[in-house]
Amino acid sequence: MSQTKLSVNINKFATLRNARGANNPNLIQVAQDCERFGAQGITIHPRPDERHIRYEDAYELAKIVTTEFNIEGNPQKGRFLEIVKEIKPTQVTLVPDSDGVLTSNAGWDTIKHQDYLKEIITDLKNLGIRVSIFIDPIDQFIEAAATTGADRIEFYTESYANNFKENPKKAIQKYVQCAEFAHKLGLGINAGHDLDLDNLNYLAKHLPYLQEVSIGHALVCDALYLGLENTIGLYKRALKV
Ligand SMILES: CC(=O)[C@@H](O)[C@H](O)COP(=O)(O)O
Ligand SMILES: NCC(=O)COP(=O)(O)O
Repeated sequence: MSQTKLSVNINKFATLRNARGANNPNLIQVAQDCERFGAQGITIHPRPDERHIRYEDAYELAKIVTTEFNIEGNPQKGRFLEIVKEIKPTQVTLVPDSDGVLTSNAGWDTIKHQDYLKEIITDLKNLGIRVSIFIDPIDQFIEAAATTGADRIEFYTESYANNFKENPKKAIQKYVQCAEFAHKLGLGINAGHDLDLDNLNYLAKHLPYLQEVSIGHALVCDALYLGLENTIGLYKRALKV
């Protein structure tokens, strides 16, 4: 199987930019440099409060991203659905974030929201957009994800990351079982949230059919010490299995 792709989530560069109200770091330059340094995709997660990525950023980035452009967010909130339908990025990742959350903290209940997801996913796929849905490793939600028409699922990997140090094999077990099940149902597999240089190589080695990881917070923190080019190289190396 081909190597898992690295999509760099640049939210936290926007956090730093917004802290002073000007345009440093310049998000366009950051995205272009991430791609030049080896990123195989750029991910953004515009939230309704625009705490980091602003809706305008999405339009400007769409003009320059040459790898894969992945826009994550809750289709029920803010201008998310409007902008992704206009931009038509490579991929949209649907995330069921509630207002005011510190960060994404749950996957979809694809049974409860089955009809809604089917409708949204059909519309987005009709626009030529690949659709992924953020999900926990729970069998019945994986099964229902397949009937929504989603192209891929994105495993919410906070639980893996939290349990990795204590017992890697146990931390990944449910994800492996769900990945096998999802593959049998014809779903592609992405993963993201709290992945870092400690836990990424083990995930890449043991999670079957993993096509893409989107990584932001830890990567940006590492880049503050190690430099962005070096850090992207280290994350790409961790994905070589
Ligand atoms: C869905 C997901 O895990 C990422 O989009 C993550 O939520 C990043 O969002 P923040 O950068 O706002 O934490
Ligand atoms: N989908 C996960 C993502 O884009 C980045 O999550 P994190 O690495 O910032 O936790």
